[in-house]
Amino acid sequence: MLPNFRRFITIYRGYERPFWVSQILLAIANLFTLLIPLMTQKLVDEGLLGGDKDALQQSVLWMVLFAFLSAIFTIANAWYAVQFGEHTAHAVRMKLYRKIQEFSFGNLDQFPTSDLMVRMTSDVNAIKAAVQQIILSLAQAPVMFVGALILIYFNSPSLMWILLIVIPIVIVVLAFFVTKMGTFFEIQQQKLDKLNSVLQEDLAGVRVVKAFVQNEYENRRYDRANREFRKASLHPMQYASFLQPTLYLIINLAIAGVLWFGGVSLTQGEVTVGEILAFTQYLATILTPLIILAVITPQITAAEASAERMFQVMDAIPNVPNSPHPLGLDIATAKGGIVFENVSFSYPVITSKKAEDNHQNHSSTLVLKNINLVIEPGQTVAFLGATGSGKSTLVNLIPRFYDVTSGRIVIDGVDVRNIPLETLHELVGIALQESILFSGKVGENVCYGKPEATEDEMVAAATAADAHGFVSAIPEGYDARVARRGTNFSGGQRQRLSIARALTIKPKILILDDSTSALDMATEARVQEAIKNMMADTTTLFVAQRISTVITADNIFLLDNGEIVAQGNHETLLRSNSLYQEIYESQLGSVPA
Ligand SMILES: Nc1ncnc2c1ncn2[C@@H]1O[C@H](COP(=O)(O)OP(=O)(O)OP(=O)(O)O)[C@@H](O)[C@H]1O
Repeated sequence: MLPNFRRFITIYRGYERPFWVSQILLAIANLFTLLIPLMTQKLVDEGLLGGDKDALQQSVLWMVLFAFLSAIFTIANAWYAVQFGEHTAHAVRMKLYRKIQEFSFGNLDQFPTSDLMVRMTSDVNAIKAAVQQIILSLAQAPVMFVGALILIYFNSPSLMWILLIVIPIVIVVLAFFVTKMGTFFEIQQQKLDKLNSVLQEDLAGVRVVKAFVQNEYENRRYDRANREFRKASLHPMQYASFLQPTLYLIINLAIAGVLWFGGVSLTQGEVTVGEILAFTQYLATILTPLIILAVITPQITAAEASAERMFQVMDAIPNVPNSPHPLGLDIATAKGGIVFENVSFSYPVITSKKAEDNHQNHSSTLVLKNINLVIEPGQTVAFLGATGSGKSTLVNLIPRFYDVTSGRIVIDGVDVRNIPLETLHELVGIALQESILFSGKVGENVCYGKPEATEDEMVAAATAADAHGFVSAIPEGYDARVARRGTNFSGGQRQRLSIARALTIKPKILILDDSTSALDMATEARVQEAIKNMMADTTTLFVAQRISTVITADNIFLLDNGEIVAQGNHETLLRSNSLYQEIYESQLGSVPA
């Protein structure tokens, strides 16, 4: 039962000691609570009815003492509950975050950003709340229940039969409500996820929404999700609003029953007034933990669902695992030669239930088909082709953002799957198609891959990427602040800073994935020339749609629909390939004779 729940409660390392201490504190607090009705009995029978002043005083003093002790131990337990909850939430967040950092691009396709955000926030909160509740009340139910039964058995045995009627009724009522509410809470959690997903997506794309004047559409979309969440939240709360009054009605009826039958027994001298009063208190004592259990059970059910979603992330197997038998490739002596041998690739297709069960398989649509190519060390090559032809996919296979579906990619004679991932990522520097910067300083962004880079190295990289000029023009220079996602820089500036970031690590293989598309042709030519001068030994791969980007490359691979349909330098292709001529004409006018 509740397998995920049992797993997450152990996530907080060193949980055992605080867990047991908290439950012992709770048990002690409850034992003191149980002793109070005993004093009530003594107070009434010996003090009030028997006229024993000492008994009266003593029982009142004991009652006050027990009440204080119970409060102190309950507070200590609550302190542990808060600690336990927060430590668990912290540990869960850290584990999830670390796991996400290990994710390959394939894993990230599987769990979209909004999905991960919801799992890291609302699911973690559901788990935290449940953990706190458990610490606050786990030991309470058995201690109160068993303790009160024992005390009743010894003090008011003649009234015990009333319990045998009341307890089954209460259990049936509770079971009905708990089953109903558990289901409703699960639905509520799912609707909350949906609401958060809509919100996250809207906020991330708020500029597009404004640009396309789709505020009304987005309002309606959010309103729909919001309504569904409201409806889903109303159900369990409506049931909950019935639960407590129903239980209190049963308790009050039971107390009336106790007073009635107790009164009859009293007249026959079978019980005392104190016993009757103590019994009514025990009745409430036995039923209170059951009510608490009823309240926390749906919470635990919700937390179980959240924990399952959390473990789907934690248990996700990296799509590109490190080789168990890595082969040494010395970065210092690596040359950067790349060979593709019969490489085919299709993106993993994620089934509709993908995020739920982490199941995925490969589609039959090949994005790359039987690619064979050789890139010599130190060469500058370019991949040219229409949008969607597979250029980015092809270069993404080199640093193993995805693994090939068949065939192999070899760097300096070693299959990339046998190179430790860390070494591979030191070997290959990439400026991605989407230039994302982090909030912080410009310099921190340029040195992101090599924080220990000297100022000279940083400036050299920025100069080669043609970024030094505009960075120096800012009064704060490399200390200037970068807003989140680099929104305070232009698209071209962001691209140049991303290129500088890739250059700083001085990779043996440099991949620029459409990274100069926002630059004018003169700047692009300058950047290419500077990179060539700075990184003469580096194998450089350009992905491009513009002929101007590839003109100076040693070799150009022309891609069409996932296949390499031609290769050669600019002059050769312009002379011999009709597709290249077509692209040339569409961009630069008629082909020179
Ligand atoms: N993460 C992904 N999951 C599934 N399919 C993808 C993914 N990324 C790309 N594709 C598909 O793979 C094909 C090739 O895409 P790719 O991005 O490699 O093309 P490209 O030539 O680089 O295009 P562009 O010049 O527009 O960037 C396209 O049909 C695209 O829809």
